[in-house]
Amino acid sequence: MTALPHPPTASLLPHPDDMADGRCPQREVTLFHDRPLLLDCGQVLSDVRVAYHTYGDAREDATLVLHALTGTSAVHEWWSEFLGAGRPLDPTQDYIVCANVLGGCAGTTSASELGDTPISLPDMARVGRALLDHLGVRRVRVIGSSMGGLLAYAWLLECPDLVERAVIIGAPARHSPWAIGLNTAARSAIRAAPGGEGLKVARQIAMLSYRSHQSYAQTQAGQRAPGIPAITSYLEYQGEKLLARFCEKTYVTLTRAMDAFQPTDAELRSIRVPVLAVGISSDVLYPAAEVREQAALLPRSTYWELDSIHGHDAFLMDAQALPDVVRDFLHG
Ligand SMILES: CC(=O)SCCNC(=O)CCNC(=O)[C@H](O)C(C)(C)COP(=O)(O)OP(=O)(O)OC[C@H]1O[C@@H](n2cnc3c(N)ncnc32)[C@H](O)[C@@H]1OP(=O)(O)O
Ligand SMILES: N[C@@H](CCO)C(=O)O
Repeated sequence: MTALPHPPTASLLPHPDDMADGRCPQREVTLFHDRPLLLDCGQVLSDVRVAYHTYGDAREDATLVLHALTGTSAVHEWWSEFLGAGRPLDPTQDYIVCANVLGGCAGTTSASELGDTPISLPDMARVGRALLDHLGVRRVRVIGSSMGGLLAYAWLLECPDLVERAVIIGAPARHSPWAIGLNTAARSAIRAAPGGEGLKVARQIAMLSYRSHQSYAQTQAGQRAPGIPAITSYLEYQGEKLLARFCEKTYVTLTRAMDAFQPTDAELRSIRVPVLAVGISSDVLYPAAEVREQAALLPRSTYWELDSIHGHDAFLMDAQALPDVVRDFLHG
């Protein structure tokens, strides 16, 4: 079921802080005020706050960006190679929307506010749909990477009437035992050491899956200080960095939602729109072969592989020709 919110509680009037490059500052709207959102778990949720960014002039067709697990709606902060004039996300030509996910910790109704209510990736898509309705968007091109790629599959299944094509980068259609296992270990760490230490360990586990043997051999060989391997201090630092900007409840809620998303082959075969699936040659979290094989179930999918030693995070740190490939697919 898709519940559409009427009326939203925020205004679409031009904002005094709109920036010259087409970027708007983060905005918030409260949706599902009159009609609550029916969650997959069977509970209903009213007054869902959604924090989002837009780039470019508002119009009825848009490109929707779906962020990764610890990403945010501030695309300009983490994907500058993809955003800008002449790039795949071009605010001079296109209306670009990115919302912080339900259950996140960047402004949208958070995991802490949800309490023990479990949420699903389709629930997140329904919230996103309500935001698009609020913004007056009727058709979208969807682009998602990592968790955002899994969420793109949820959009394709949940909102086939809205999505005209999709780009899915570094993501399978469903979590493997390996991916669920990594998340299980991360959640176990959080449960064993609540209050911050567990989240740091969770990030360390995740950072090992986001890069590769070769990547760390190149970037973290040797010692940081006498007796301290570089990789040890790197992982400790990454744990501290995540603790400073993220929330353990969100980590648990979002990883559970990712693990629970298990569309069947039949559902994947029902997806009718063109999809570009991008695998990353050295990705140990979501191996390229898995990305390719699952995307091949879609009747109109194209596969492209990013050849990088840097593993899963290559979409953020070693994109090479990927922006051109994505631009050609989205707008070609
Ligand atoms: C699609 C999405 O939504 S993704 C969302 C985007 N995600 C984010 O912005 C947050 C997540 N960030 C990341 O995943 C990473 O920062 C990336 C992939 C964006 C960039 O990776 P990298 O360029 O390798 O930088 P990374 O953050 O891994 O490491 C560099 C940092 O580690 C430090 N560092 C490097 N080696 C060591 C070491 N051996 N010991 C201690 N610190 C170290 C550097 O000084 C640097 O510190 P700084 O962040 O304070 O400047
Ligand atoms: N490194 C990114 C991708 C993880 O899938 C993040 O932290 O969100």
